[in-house]
Amino acid sequence: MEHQLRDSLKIKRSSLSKQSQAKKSRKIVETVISSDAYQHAKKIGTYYSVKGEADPADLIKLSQKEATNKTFYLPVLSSDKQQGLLFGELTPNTKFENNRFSIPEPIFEESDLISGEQLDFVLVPLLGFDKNGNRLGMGGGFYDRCFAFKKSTQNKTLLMGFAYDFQEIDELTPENWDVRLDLIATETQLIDLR
Ligand SMILES: Nc1nc2c(c(=O)[nH]1)N(C=O)[C@@H](CNc1ccc(C(=O)N[C@@H](CCC(=O)O)C(=O)O)cc1)CN2
Ligand SMILES: Nc1ncnc2c1ncn2[C@@H]1O[C@H](COP(=O)(O)OP(=O)(O)OP(=O)(O)O)[C@@H](O)[C@H]1O
Repeated sequence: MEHQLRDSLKIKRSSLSKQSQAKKSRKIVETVISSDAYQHAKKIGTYYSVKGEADPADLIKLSQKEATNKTFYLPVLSSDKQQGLLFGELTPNTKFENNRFSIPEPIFEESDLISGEQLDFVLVPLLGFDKNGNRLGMGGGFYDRCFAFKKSTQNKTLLMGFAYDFQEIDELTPENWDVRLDLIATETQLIDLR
């Protein structure tokens, strides 16, 4: 069931033209910028878009122009499976290397990476989402592991799904390890579940 849903969402996502991907992504970025959660955030996790994923890259361009005191971080697969992901700071000098899923990630010593808890705000890639903030991801459980602390502690890290409208699906049945999104940005809506 979930397997079929994942496959059909992957096909939809990757069959977008480059043009409509760029146009939609720009609108989603505008939604993100309009949110107070983003405005107040200093340390921001984002991701390197692949395979037709909605692309948050313009957010960095727009923010850097305004010389705001925001710092952006990209995910790096942790060598510790339980931890899932760590984050490395994005600077003009950052070098990249493809990880085992062929997603470019910044090259860092693991000791220079930070954990998800240290971020204020994170844009989360996804295949599908529902109105309750449940997320269908790539199936690696990376974000669930990295942000599992949100289930037990009061932490200010906010998770925002960055998604195309067509990725909204009927209610997903969450598993007990799933970490819910606090917010979702699409081309036409800002969903706030806090
Ligand atoms: N751009 C981006 N970066 C990201 C994620 C993401 O979804 N998008 N992740 C979100 O978690 C993490 C990587 N997770 C991933 C999990 C599975 C696959 C994947 O392609 N799986 C293959 C089959 C599995 C395999 O090769 O072992 C597939 O689905 O075909 C890719 C990324 C961290 N970085
Ligand atoms: N906190 C956790 N501790 C241990 N295992 C976990 C945890 N969270 C998720 N997992 C494991 O990860 C696997 C994948 O989970 P799931 O299908 O929810 O991933 P996903 O959210 O779609 O993936 P991703 O975050 O990588 O996009 C599950 O089989 C689950 O057992």
